[in-house]
Amino acid sequence: MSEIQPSVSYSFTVRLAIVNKPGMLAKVLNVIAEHRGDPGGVDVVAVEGKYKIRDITVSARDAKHSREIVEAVRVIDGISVKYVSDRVFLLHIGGKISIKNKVPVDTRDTLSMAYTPGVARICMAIARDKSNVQSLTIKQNSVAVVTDGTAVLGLGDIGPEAAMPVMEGKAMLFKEFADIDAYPICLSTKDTEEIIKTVKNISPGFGGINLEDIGAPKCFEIEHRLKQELDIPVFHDDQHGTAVVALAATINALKVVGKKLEDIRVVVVGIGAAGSAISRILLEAGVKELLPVDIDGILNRDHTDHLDDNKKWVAENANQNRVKGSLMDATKGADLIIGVSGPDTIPVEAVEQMANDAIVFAMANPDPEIRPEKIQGKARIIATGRSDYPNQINNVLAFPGIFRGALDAKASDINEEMKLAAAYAIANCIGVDEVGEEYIIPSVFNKKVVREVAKAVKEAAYDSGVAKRNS
Ligand SMILES: NC(=O)c1ccc[n+]([C@@H]2O[C@H](COP(=O)([O-])OP(=O)(O)OC[C@H]3O[C@@H](n4cnc5c(N)ncnc54)[C@H](O)[C@@H]3O)[C@@H](O)[C@H]2O)c1
Ligand SMILES: O=C(O)C[C@H](O)C(=O)O
Ligand SMILES: [Mg+2]
Repeated sequence: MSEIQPSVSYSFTVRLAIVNKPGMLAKVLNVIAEHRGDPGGVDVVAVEGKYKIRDITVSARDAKHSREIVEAVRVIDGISVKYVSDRVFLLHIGGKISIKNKVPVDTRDTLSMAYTPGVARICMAIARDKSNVQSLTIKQNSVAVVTDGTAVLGLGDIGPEAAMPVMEGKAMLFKEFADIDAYPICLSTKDTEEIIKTVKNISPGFGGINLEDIGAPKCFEIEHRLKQELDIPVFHDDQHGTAVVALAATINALKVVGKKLEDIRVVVVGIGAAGSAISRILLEAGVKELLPVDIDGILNRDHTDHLDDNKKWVAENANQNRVKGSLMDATKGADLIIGVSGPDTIPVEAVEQMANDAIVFAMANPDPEIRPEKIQGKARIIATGRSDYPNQINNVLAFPGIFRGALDAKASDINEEMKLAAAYAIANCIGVDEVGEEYIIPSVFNKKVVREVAKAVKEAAYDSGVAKRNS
């Protein structure tokens, strides 16, 4: 079994004072290699007497592995470790985003126009006709990224403060990929009614609401109510962004293995926010045989008393043959397993008993249901939610383009038609002659993705009647 590879998400820069004689750097690099670290940049920072001061950047597997590598370097004769900096922490110091002015405020004239007294005329124009807020403020290009910190990635209920780095990250991605001004909004309440009320109260300044990492089942009620009660698009990313990208990846993976949506058996592991939306969209797209598996085994329509409404819907609409049992029972002969549960929930044996040309999407973040290294050669196509393995199935491929399209169409909703259009647009960013085992999903950096998704979503918004027509 191949070992887990070092990742840049556990990279550090170690500053070393190295005695200035031949062969010393090679010695350090050898020790790093012996300890399975992955060295990146090597820079000379200064020469101090008989020492060369060097910065060496190394990727490790995890925090413990980082410490092992540093300790192994520390004991080399002629070397002292000056300090070690964690590159991921360095990148986060002071946060990742900021607000930038569009107009310079450097003269009295601009001050009088952009602010008081000129601004008063703009306020009154909006007071007379509220719809002017669209064209005269940032609202038309703004999205609130709202969480209560209860289901942050696969880390669970870590609170609103600890959720900030993820929400800032989402805001950063909105800006980078779709030029949308998004704001991280972390609420210090877990109460459904309070969350709904707060989002409604802040909604005048936003063109859309992206709900993020709010725990199931309350995320369903919150989204449902806000969709009904607001006239701007409300979108729970962990449900629908994930579902859209999972469908796109499924479409292309099936092209590689030569199977059809209608003929495959899919097992979805983890029927929470992401898993239930993935199940819905796959059924809508034509999958016939889908076995939903949660913590207590396969969901079944004969036994739904203990389930929340959402799991109940999945139990009643998937699993046509009323299969009962465990994850191991479900995965026997399966063509595709999609994991959206948590770390290490899928054993290797489950993959070993799948059908030929098995496909596994282990999408839990940051640690997948099964490490790709463990199933190399056992599954034909493997994908995760992470950016440090091939085939990253992450909702970042969906939400920027979906909101770009919805905002451009001045849509009042993001509906099923728009989501399906987004999924096919993502899949079609890769030509049929280009798809392959390690290329079922376009790169986040493929500029075509946001453009094509936004275009498809905008058209679907017009076709389905939720866009505001200009004429
Ligand atoms: N790659 C992506 O784009 C993406 C997007 C959304 C969520 N995710 C990941 O998916 C995971 C779930 O997210 P969510 O928002 O749906 O969370 P959630 O809490 O709503 O759902 C998780 C579900 O998994 C179930 N579960 C837990 N352990 C299980 C096990 N051993 N076997 C079967 N089911 C089990 C839980 O009972 C729950 O129903 C997280 O790790 C998250 O990071 C990834
Ligand atoms: O944040 C991500 O990378 C994807 C997703 O929204 C998650 O919660 O895991
Ligand atoms: Mg999320």
